[in-house]
Amino acid sequence: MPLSQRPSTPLLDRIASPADLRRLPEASLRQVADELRQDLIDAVSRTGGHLGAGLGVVELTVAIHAVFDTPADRLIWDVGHQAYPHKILTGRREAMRTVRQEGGLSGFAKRTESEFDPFGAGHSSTSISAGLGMAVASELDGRRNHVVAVIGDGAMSAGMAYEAMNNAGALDARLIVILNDNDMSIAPPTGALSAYLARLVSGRTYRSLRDRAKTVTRRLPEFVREGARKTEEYTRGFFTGGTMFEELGFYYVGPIDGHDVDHLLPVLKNVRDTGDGPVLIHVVTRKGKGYPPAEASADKYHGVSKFDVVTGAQAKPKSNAPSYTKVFAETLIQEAHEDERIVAINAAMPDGTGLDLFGQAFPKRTFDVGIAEQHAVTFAAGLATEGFKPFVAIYSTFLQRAYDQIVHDVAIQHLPVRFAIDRAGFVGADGPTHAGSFDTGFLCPLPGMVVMAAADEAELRHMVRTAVEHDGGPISFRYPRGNGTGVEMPERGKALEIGRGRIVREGSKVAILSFGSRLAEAVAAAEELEGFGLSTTVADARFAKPLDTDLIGRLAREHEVLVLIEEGASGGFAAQVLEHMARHGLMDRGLKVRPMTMPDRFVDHAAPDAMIRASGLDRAAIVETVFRALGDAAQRVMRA
Ligand SMILES: Cc1ncc(C[n+]2csc(CCOP(=O)(O)OP(=O)(O)O)c2C)c(N)n1
Ligand SMILES: CC(=O)[C@@H](O)[C@H](O)COP(=O)(O)O
Ligand SMILES: [Mg+2]
Repeated sequence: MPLSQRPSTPLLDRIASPADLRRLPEASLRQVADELRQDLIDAVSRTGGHLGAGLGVVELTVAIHAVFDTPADRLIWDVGHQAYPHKILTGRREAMRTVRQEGGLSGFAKRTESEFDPFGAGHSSTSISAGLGMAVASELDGRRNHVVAVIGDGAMSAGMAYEAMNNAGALDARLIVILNDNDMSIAPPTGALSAYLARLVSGRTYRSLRDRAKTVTRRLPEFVREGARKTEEYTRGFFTGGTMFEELGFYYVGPIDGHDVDHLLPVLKNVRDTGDGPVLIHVVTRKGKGYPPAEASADKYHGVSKFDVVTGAQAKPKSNAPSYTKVFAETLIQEAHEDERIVAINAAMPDGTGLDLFGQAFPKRTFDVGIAEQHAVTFAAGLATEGFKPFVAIYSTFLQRAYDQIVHDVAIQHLPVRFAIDRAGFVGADGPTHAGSFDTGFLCPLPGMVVMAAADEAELRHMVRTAVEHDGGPISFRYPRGNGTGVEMPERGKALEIGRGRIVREGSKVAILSFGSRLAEAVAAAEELEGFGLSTTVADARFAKPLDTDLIGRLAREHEVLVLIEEGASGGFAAQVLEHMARHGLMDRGLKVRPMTMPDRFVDHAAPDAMIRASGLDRAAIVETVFRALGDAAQRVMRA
C-alpha cells in the first residue's frame, strides 16, 4: 500500500493540547477542523482502525475542546472508537501513527494513556452512567467542573443508557449528554428508537416542534429561554418539550448541525454557562463525513484496514482458508434450509457475526436487536419456549453483558438456546476490551450447559450441527476471530456425541489436551517434542462441559505429563479438568499436570500471534512447559 504524503496542516501544527486550540480565534476553528480531518485520514490510512465514526465527529471534537476546559472538564466518549480526533488534539498526534499497533496507542479512550481520557471504554453505552458518577462526585467535592458524555445513536439503543438517564433525571445532577446521531450503528440502525430519532430530525417534526418551541419556551426557566433565543440565531432551530428525553428529566436541545462549528459553539457555550440539571444536546452528523470513499461505503468505513488515501482501496488479508465467521454463517444457512425452526439473533453486529448472510437467505428468521445483548439472550429464551431453535451469535466479549440472562432466563429454565460465541480468544488490535477471555469460565459452572470449542473450521461445522440437534437444554460453541486452518471441509456437519473428545495423535510419554483454537499449535509442539524423543499424544477435548472423563482418565493413566491448553482465562477448561482430576484422584500417582491459559493480566493490543506469544500459548511455550515439567535432565536435552 503506497503511503501518501502527509497533508499540510499549518494550524493543527500549532496545537499541542486543547489549551492551544482555545487560544486561537474562533474564526479559525473551521480550518482546524478541516486539517484535523485530513490528519485523521492520513494517520488511519497507515495503520487501519476505526475511521468513519471519527470523521463524523471532527467538528464536534473541535467545538467541545474549544468551549470546555478539558481535562478539568471531563469528556467521555462512548465506545471510544470515535475518539481519534480527540487523541490528535490532546497531545497524541504523532502517536496516532501507532494506533492499535503493538506498543502503540489504544484504539479506544484509555485512562492510563492520557489525562484527557477520564474513562476508558470499548464496549458501548457506558458513558452516561460514568458521566453521572463524575458529575455527582464533582458536586460532592464542591467542584464546578462540567462533565460531557458523547454517545452515538447506536449506543443509545442499549438499556444501560436508559438506566443512566432514568437515574440522572432523578438526581438532577449537572450532566451534559451529547447524542451524536449519524443514523448509523456499525450497520444501519434498527428499532423504534432509531425511527424516533429520524422523526425528530425530519423536516416535518422539526418544523412543528419549532413552532411549538416558541410557546413552550415562554414557560421555561430563564437559562433555557436565554439558550433558546441565542441558539436560534445560529442554528436551524431550538426547541424543547415533549421529547422522550424530556420525559426522562433532561432538557433537550436540538437537533443541531454537527458539522457546522459556528452552530455548535454558541449552543455548547449556552449550555456550559447556564442552568443545572441534565441536558441532552442532539447533534446530527454523518458517519464518514468529508472522505468520499467512506461516505459512499455501506458501513461508512466503520473499521478499515490500511488503505490508499486517493482511491480508498483497503489492504486485503491473504488467506486460503475461510473465516470462522463465514463458516458459521454458511453452515447455519445450510442447516436452516433443512430445519425451519432455526432462527438467528445478533446484537448490532450483522456483518461481524455473519448473520447478514443468514438474513439475506432468511430475512424473516433473522433478528438484529440493536446493541442489546441482554435482551438478545432473553428474546432467544422466549423463542425457545415456543419450540424454535434460536442461535444467538454474539462476540465473547459482548456476551459478558448478558450473564444474568444466560443464568436466569436460559440455564435455570433449561431452555435450548444455542450460543454461537464468535471472537473467542485474542482479537488483536482491539485489545483487552474485546478479547474473548472469559466465556468458558462463566459458562462452565452453569448446570445443564453444554460448552464446546472449535479447533478448526470443520469442527465448527460439526458443532453447528450438534447445536441444531441438541434440544435438551442450552449449548454453546466458541470460535476465534479470523481465518480457519485450511482443513478439508465436510459437505455437511455431523452431530457430535455430547461430551466426547477425540485423539488427534497417539503417543506415550506426554499428552496435550487442547480445548479449541490451540490445537494446531499443540500438534506442532508434539512434532517438535517427538524430535527430542518424547512420544506425545494430542487430543482435542471439544467439550469443556460435559467433560470427556474417559479420555481424561486414559490420558492421565498412560502419560507422565499432561498439558491442558486453551485460549481463555484461567477458571475455564483447564480448571474444569483439574477439578475433575482432583476429585477422582487422577493426580495422586505423580502425574505432572500443567494448565496453560491466558495470564492473569489484561494483555495489551498487538497482532493476535504476538498476543498469543506474550501469553505463553504458542508452540514454543508448550514445548518449554513440557521440558520444565520433566525436570532438569530433559531441559538439558532441549538446550543441547
Ligand atoms: C456492548 C457492545 N456491543 C457491541 C459493540 C460493537 N460496536 C462498536 S461501535 C458499534 C456501533 C455504535 O454505533 P454508534 O453509537 O451510533 O456510533 P457510530 O459508530 O455511529 O459513531 C457497535 C455495535 C460494542 N462496542 N459494545
Ligand atoms: C468498536 C467495536 O466494538 C467494533 O467496531 C469492533 O472493533 C469490531 O471488531 P471486529 O473487527 O472483530 O468485528
Ligand atoms: Mg451512529
